Amino acid sequence: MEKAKLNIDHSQSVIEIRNVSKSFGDNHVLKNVNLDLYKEENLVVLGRSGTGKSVLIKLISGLLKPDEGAIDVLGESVTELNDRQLRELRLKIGFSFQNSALYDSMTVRENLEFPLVRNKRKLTRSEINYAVEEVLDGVGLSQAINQMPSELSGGQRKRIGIARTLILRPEIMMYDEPTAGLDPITCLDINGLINEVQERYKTSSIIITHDLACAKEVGDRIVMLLDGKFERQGSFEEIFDTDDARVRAFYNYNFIL
Ligand SMILES: Nc1ncnc2c1ncn2[C@@H]1O[C@H](COP(=O)(O)OP(=O)(O)OP(=O)(O)O)[C@@H](O)[C@H]1O
Repeated sequence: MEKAKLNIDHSQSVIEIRNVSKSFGDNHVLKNVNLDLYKEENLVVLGRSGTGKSVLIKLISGLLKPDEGAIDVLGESVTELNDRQLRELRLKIGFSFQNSALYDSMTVRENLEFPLVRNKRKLTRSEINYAVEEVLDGVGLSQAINQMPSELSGGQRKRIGIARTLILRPEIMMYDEPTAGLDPITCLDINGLINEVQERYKTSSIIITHDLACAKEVGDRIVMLLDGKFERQGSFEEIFDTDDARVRAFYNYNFIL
């Protein structure tokens, strides 16, 4: 099901990428690209393996520097920040990565408290309790608070992983392959959650995926990274309404598998 149209304000960007190039030797991964993430938008970045999606995330979070161009995140020029400023900026970005596993020996509550206690040392016990309960409610798993990760399904663990990111109240969320390795029903569940998070927490999100069903269900806008450039952007229908063989191949590959 294609996502219902939201009124996204295209005059407010939380991420601005301007004329950015990044190469590794002769491997020109990003070639003079421009991209905006608008406030409260879910932006899907589609691309085959090795096209530079992870490089894009690393550039946005300041882990890599572009060879050329400028990257602004929440009004800050990432390339000009020192390490301390970068750490502060990264606290406003929630990263949901495939390998961001929960701590098996901790309960759900302890897993959620961990980032809070580490990053927001001045919170009182009741503030911590409130934050944990609020975010568990936000991901629909209030009842799991005292459970161990091993007692949860894959989809529930994914939800708790997202809650652990949300507990720091990020303004931007980055989901890297959120549905990878999940069965189709759990994929639907996680896609629903991504939309619920957008609505409840007013986050602006980049969702990196090659799962077209996910792109269709969560994307307010989709861009396709092809040969180092964002060649196509628009709604799901617009992206694939083309004779470009590279785009058609991507589409066919998804639906044949
Ligand atoms: N630190 C690095 N040094 C050299 N080459 C790199 C480095 N990081 C990425 N690359 C290269 O940049 C290209 C893009 O890599 P990237 O990891 O961004 O792909 P991706 O689109 O995220 O792929 P996947 O979907 O498989 O995760 C690849 O050719 C990769 O080998």
